[in-house]
Amino acid sequence: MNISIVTVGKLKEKYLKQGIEEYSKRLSAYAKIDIIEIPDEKAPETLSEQEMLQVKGKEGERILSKIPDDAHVIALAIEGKMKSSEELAETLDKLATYGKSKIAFVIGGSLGLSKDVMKRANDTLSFSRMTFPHQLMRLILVEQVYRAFRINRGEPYHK
Ligand SMILES: C[S@@+](CC[C@H](N)C(=O)[O-])C[C@H]1O[C@@H](n2cnc3c(N)ncnc32)[C@H](O)[C@@H]1O
Repeated sequence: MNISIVTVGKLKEKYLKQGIEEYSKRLSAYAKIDIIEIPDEKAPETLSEQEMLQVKGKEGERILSKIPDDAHVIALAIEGKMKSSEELAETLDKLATYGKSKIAFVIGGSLGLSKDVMKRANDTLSFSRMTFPHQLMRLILVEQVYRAFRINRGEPYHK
């Protein structure tokens, strides 16, 4: 399975980089993992509603340009579907059974994801109703995808 994580902005924090590298390495035993960073749209601190839509729209176009037509897209969104780790594992297992070999998880920038990205998404995933920084979200996601593969293989994973 090819897992890609399309994400907005460059990861700067060393502690997050190290964590993501570690889980990506572990995950690579089960799937091909690709983290695609797209540049965030530079914007002032305060923005009008219209400007916010424009920023999200531009970032959205960049995100969509990185997603192949045959990819199954899962958009990370606070208001998305909440799943247990076992349910995420089941989702990935079912996709593999249906021959879906390209899965693209999408993480938005500080303003979130555009309407067009949400429209392209085949599914959504929420990690709770809390807002996480998008860079931390990357680490949490890689760990949960790794956990999902371990669950599907019936391999031990401390709970
Ligand atoms: C800082 S958040 C954006 C917050 C923005 N106000 C919104 O409502 O989307 C950046 C990105 O991280 C991801 N994210 C943050 N918290 C999340 C959560 N609890 N569940 C799923 N994704 C989350 C989403 O992809 C979001 O677009």
